[in-house]
Amino acid sequence: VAPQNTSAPRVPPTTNPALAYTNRTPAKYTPKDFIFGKVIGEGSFGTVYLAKDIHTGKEHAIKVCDKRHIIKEKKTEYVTREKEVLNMLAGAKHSFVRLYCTFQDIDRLYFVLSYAKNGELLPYINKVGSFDIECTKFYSAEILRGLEYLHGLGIIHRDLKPENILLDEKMHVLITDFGCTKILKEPEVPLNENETHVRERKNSFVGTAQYLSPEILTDRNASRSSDLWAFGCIIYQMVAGLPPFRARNDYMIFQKIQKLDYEVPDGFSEMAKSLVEQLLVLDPTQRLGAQDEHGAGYPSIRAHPFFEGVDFETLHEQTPPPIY
Ligand SMILES: Nc1ncnc2c1ncn2[C@@H]1O[C@H](COP(=O)(O)OP(=O)(O)OP(=O)(O)O)[C@@H](O)[C@H]1O
Ligand SMILES: O=C(O)[C@@H]1CCC(=O)N(CCc2ccc(Cl)cc2)[C@H]1c1ccccc1Cl
Repeated sequence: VAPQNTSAPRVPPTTNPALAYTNRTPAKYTPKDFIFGKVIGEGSFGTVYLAKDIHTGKEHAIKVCDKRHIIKEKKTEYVTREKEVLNMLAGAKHSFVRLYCTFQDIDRLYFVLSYAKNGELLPYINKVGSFDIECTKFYSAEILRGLEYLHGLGIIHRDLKPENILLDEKMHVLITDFGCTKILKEPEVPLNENETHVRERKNSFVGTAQYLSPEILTDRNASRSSDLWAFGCIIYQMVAGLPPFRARNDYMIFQKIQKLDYEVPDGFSEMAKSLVEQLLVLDPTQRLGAQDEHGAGYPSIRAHPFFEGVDFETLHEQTPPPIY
């Protein structure tokens, strides 16, 4: 008998299909309510499986995290933060991976998520080399919609990058990976004029080198504007095919970021260049959108000529432009 593969969850014997799709979903789910399929991804704390809910027949991505590993890496807070933020996003009608339910067994935590059938945005950028202007406008606009919603709730993503922009079966954006987020506790007393965010204790490094804003690198203080920097990096990457700050190692990338050392290649759309240059600004308060009133979206970014003709309110009902 094959040794019980401890890494995979105990998969129940295939249930009698006649009993499936009963549409009587249980009050509290357990692994037995799913038929686990292929592995669709490996994260730092767990494995993501494609799984089918035997009651509804619905496909889900189930992120299975190993408790021992989380404890060893001292990342319990990261996991509980991810769950907290995913619950806060339950009301969003668009732009985010949804959390349907969670459960646990003695060794693992399970997150039942919406299945982003078309995976990550990054391979699409790499496959075509760079997006045409219609694709860049559409996908930038969908990401902006997500940031407006997230920032409206006082949540900073802090690790926005193409790998964390997933795509559903209709190729619409589903932002994911909320373990690095920071939830702003809006201060009771108004901050003094040179403070734009609640001071946070110096916690460990978060985020991926290439998309980190200078203020996270220097004083470790993230604000909504830190996500606007990453947004600028992603727009640049959609047009140029590579992120703006590139080097052999993280330290050299950090140097380039802090010196704003990046080039705009020939042929880069002038409109996109203008928008990227207004987002990749060292002073977080001077980035386009940083002065917009919190909780009311980013009118100054929506108004940029780059987004000319984009109807932001109906994006999720539009058919995404083909990527070729
Ligand atoms: N809801 C989902 N639908 C489809 N694929 C997913 C989904 N969630 C995650 N994945 C895939 O599984 C991979 C691992 O996801 P996970 O969030 O666990 O790890 P990660 O975010 O890459 O790692 P880390 O937690 O260190 O950021 C992702 O790279 C992604 O491609
Ligand atoms: O936050 C919650 O909703 C519950 C509360 C009850 C509970 O025990 N957990 C698990 C807490 C936890 C977190 C990390 C490790 Cl390594 C072990 C247990 C939480 C939990 C359960 C299932 C999936 C994720 C989480 Cl955070």
